Amino acid sequence: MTRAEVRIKEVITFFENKDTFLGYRKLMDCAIDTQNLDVYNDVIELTDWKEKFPDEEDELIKRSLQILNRISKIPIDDYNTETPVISGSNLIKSYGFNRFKLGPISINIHKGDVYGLVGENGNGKTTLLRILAKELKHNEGDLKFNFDKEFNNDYDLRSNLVYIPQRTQKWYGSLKDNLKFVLSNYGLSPQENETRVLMMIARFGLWNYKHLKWNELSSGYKMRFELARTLLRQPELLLLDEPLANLDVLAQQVILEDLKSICNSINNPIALILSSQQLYEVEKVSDKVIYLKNGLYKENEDKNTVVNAKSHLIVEIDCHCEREKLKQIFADLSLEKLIFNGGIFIAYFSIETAFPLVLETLGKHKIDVTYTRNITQSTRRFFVS
Ligand SMILES: Nc1ncnc2c1ncn2[C@@H]1O[C@H](COP(=O)(O)OP(=O)(O)OP(=O)(O)O)[C@@H](O)[C@H]1O
Repeated sequence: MTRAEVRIKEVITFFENKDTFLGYRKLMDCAIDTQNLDVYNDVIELTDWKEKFPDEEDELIKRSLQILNRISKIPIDDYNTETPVISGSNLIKSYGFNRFKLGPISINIHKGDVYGLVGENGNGKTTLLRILAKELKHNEGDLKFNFDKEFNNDYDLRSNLVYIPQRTQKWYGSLKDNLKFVLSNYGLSPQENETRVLMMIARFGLWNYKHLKWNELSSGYKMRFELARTLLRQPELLLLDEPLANLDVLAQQVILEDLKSICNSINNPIALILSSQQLYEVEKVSDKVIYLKNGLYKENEDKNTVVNAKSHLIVEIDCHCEREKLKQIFADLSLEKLIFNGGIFIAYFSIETAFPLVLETLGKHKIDVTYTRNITQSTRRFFVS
């Protein structure tokens, strides 16, 4: 089975389980991979219908499956992501004597992968993003780009690489007109411009907002607009500085899932680096997490790799309980340290202790737990003062 076939099968499963909201977004990703304007028009028409008849779920599923069937007949080439799109070696940036210094940092970024850039405030996330975006010159080290589309100068580079800063600029006119303007330099026919723009509007859930102006959109929708605008340019590398900052929890999850899915395109993958304070959300979708501490890359591991030399089981526990009581119930589980951090306990057990046993112990003693999480492999463990 090809990757495209696997993905279509997955989308069918979403519809079969009536997970229509997710299924429809994934259907649009399959459609975008075809780069076929007739398929785009089918999706656009269906999106318009779906917004007019939001309660007709069964009919929507039926029509979606028809489009999927059509998509399944279009061959999709698999892109080889082996060569990194950016390689940085021993990058150093200093803001002057006795000031903040970033690096040395060595990093390889591949298309199709999502990189979460995390760290406490002022540890160099924005500095690193700006260096990779060539917005800021590094003092030492080597930075190589390996894009499919040739670039001869920094202006050309801007079409391969897009950096969205924390604060985006105000724009004038309607959302849709602004998106059409982006494509106006690409020599497309007016019809193709319209189709590509509407497809992106549909993909980012902006259908009912397309005629609105900048000041009529919430921060979350402004971010969706920025992403739509960016992806119309089909960049090879996307650098996002705190894209989740103004989004509510649900919107954060949806945007992250969407970004991951879009970057994972089969024939047109994008490398994505995003900085964020939303640790868990970012870790969930990231293929790699880059944790910066005092300007240094603290860990260079795959998120599935065993980290922290596996010296402890580290558990975060939010509960209504005295520290002494917790120490007492965990005494048999080789508890080595119990820290109270920001209203939450962080318990360090010997690595032999199994997480389910911790859960079982909390349950057995009827501890009123609001929330608990095994953070042994999460960068969250570095954020304990
Ligand atoms: N232009 C500059 N001149 C001097 N120092 C700077 C400059 N820009 C950033 N810094 C310093 O570099 C350090 C890292 O800043 P940076 O913005 O990269 O961190 P960050 O991890 O993105 O922080 P935050 O999470 O607060 O956005 C900070 O101490 C900051 O004060």
